[in-house]
Amino acid sequence: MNARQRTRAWARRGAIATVLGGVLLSSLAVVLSLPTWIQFLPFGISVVVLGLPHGAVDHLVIPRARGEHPRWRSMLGVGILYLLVGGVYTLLWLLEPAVAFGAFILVTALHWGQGDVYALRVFEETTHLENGFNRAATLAVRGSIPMLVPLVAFPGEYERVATAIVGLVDPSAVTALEPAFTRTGRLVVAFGLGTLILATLVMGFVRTNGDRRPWFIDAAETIGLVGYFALVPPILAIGLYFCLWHSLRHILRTMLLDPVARGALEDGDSRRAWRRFARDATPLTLGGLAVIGLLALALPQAPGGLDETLGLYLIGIAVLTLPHVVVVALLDRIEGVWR
Ligand SMILES: CC1=C(/C=C/C(C)=C/C=C/C(C)=C/C=O)C(C)(C)CCC1
Ligand SMILES: [Fe+2]
Repeated sequence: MNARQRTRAWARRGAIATVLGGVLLSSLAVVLSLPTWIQFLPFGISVVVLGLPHGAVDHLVIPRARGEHPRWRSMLGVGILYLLVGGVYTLLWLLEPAVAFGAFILVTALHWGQGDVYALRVFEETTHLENGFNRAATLAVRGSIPMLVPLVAFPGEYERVATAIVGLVDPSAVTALEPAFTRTGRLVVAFGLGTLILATLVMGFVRTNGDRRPWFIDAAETIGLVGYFALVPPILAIGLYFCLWHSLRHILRTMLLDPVARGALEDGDSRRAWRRFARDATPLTLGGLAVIGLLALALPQAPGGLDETLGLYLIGIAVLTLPHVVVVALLDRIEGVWR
């Protein structure tokens, strides 16, 4: 197995672990009436494992994708990008939290869709995404599923978390989000998303070229994800997906870009590749934690309870994700994911 095939194997394991883990854990939680804090565990773990660390090598990936050694100049560039984009977005959170929340859902969808288009094209070597329109539709499908299926399936919980997030800044701003949680709102979302998914899969099938297997993988993942987010309560479902699906896939991508980690994968020594990643990601994972600490000080209210602590963490993730999306978009360009 070469390095790329190894990343594909890991990505597939992560996908299965996400769906099976979520379905098993949530069933077990009901059968054994486990306490609700269990649902917050994946997000808790994501602070140090997979989740936050997946973006903590952003300062290294662009030079590596260009076949260069990371130098101070490029790292400083990424630092300034984070400061500027993250800083402006923090201000938006403090001034217009409902708008910032809506933007967060949109950016998350864009970013998670962007990650899956890469995985499909590079790990799975799809032939049905050669066309730009198919790629854009697939991005929309893969990104919308984690953000919209929970809204349709678990509106109460979705609204509760949204309220906790926005309420950390301004409890009265929450009313702006209400239309999304009405019956009509959810019907429109369900119908729109269903149509988009069907049309995208059919368009993909028509474009398959020779081997149909990658298309079947795409379709199975898509349908699996819809079922997963429809059945598993959202905090657990999104937390697990964030770690074992999105972050894992991105980390595997960064391993392919790093000559040392890639060499280790090539030798079949995944453990060495993971050690190398952990070393690279540790300093700025701590940096990310510091950002969340500073954010806690900037908020008008200190978070109390699980929902509000998750809310603080999510605002932190939001602020760190926006510049991360820019880095990944640059990476996509360098690697020709959209060519
Ligand atoms: C947990 C949760 C929510 C939002 C999670 C989001 C938006 C996470 C984004 C994570 C990112 C961007 C990670 C970086 O890759 C909702 C939908 C508000 C309500 C249900 C519970
Ligand atoms: Fe990411």
